[in-house]
Amino acid sequence: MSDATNAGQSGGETATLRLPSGEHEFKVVNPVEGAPGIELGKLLAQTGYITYDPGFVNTGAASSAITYIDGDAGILRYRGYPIEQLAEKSTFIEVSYLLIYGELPTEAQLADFSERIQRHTLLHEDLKAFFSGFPRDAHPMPVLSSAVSALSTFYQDSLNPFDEPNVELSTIRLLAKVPTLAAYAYKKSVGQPLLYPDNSLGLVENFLRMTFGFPAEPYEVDPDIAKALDLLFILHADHEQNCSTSTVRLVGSSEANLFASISAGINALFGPLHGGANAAVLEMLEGIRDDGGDVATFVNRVKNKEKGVKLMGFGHRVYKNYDPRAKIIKNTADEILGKLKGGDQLLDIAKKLEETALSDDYFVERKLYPNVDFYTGLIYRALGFPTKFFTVLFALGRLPGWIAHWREMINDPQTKIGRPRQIYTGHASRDYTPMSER
Ligand SMILES: CC(=O)SCCNC(=O)CCNC(=O)[C@H](O)C(C)(C)COP(=O)(O)OP(=O)(O)OC[C@H]1O[C@@H](n2cnc3c(N)ncnc32)[C@H](O)[C@@H]1OP(=O)(O)O
Ligand SMILES: O=C([O-])CC(=O)C(=O)O
Repeated sequence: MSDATNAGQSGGETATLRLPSGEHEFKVVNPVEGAPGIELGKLLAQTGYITYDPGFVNTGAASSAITYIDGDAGILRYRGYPIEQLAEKSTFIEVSYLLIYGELPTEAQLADFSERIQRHTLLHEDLKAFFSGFPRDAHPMPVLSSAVSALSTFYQDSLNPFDEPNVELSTIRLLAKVPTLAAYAYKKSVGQPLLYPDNSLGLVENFLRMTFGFPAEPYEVDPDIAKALDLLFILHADHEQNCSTSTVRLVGSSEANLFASISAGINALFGPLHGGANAAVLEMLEGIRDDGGDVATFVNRVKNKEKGVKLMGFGHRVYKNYDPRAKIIKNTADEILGKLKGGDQLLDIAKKLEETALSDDYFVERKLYPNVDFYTGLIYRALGFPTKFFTVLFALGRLPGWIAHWREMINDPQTKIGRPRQIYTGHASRDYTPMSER
């Protein structure tokens, strides 16, 4: 049994931890109200205690200055800037700069950053050949993670994580080439020819053209589509220690290079409990529509915990209030969908589902609200993307956050190789039994 007193007070007070081994004084340094703090974690480690925390619900694995979330109040800030202001006033490229370098860029810094990215959008021709090795119906997420992993075979100058100029170059290469790789994963899946990037275009416009355009044919970027996608990328750009970002940091903590770490992050994002939820939500909405649109019956199946039935796009490890990004997306969905194709039956089902859930004790008691994935699929679909591609779009948005975290991790003197402990539940020592006696 352990007990910590004064643990919630910030401001450098001391508190006492009572363990069977005795009383231990520690300094409370964590600014978050109610959290015992970094010093307590360190003290527990020193005293040899293993905290059993499956899913790392209460484990602070890093200290970070990138993104702040108050899950009870529904607050999200990148580098201190509220997500609502960034969504309204900024652009994805500017937010990428902010996350990676810590400050909003000046006009000259942004121009230089954009230009450096534009110069690196082309893929090595041999890397393009890589795409013909996959089956045509391959899911684009593993195609993307494999291609990103392959970048370290083309750029061997990226292998040393402490070589700062090359980390900077890898950063730019990733921001420039991942949209090209993503567009090619799409083109391959629909059996269409690959397009070279057009570097007179901005990052989002270039990606749209490489995805939906055809070689030697003019492609007019629809500004409404580009703006909608840019907004969604901003909203996905970072979310502190989520599963994929933690994966990037964990892989990077072994001093694996940036490309290898980001490739691992893409694989972590693939799962339906994380980034894959955006596709799962759309499949769920289509299922409800195809069954006659009966939202109440579906909600009952969720409440009865029918195997494999969850309200996808609902619930969050940190938000116990409305996800501020879902609020922004919901508020703009009508406008965006209206502009693109005039309403959507699935949007009506989604809104009805939300209304039903939020007035039901099951969801209220568990503080389950729509998360960022609940409304995004409807917009991606209206923009013309197939469901299988939705999580790739999430990866494009999350990329600057992953990079920012990897760089913060590699430069943090407190970083240690990620290596959790376990509570062993297997056999105690026993003697080997010869085959003839088994
Ligand atoms: C970008 C992102 O990654 S956002 C998340 C995207 N994922 C989804 O939308 C998938 C659906 N949601 C979920 O599976 C979960 O809410 C997660 C994975 C996001 C968070 O999981 P956790 O923090 O571990 O929550 P946990 O699973 O402990 O849920 C607490 C309770 O709410 C229930 N619950 C959580 N989410 C849901 C849901 N979407 N539908 C129905 N019940 C749910 C759980 O069954 C549990 O109930 P219980 O106390 O009766 O056992
Ligand atoms: O933070 C999380 O656990 C999930 C996530 O990535 C997000 O909500 O964007």
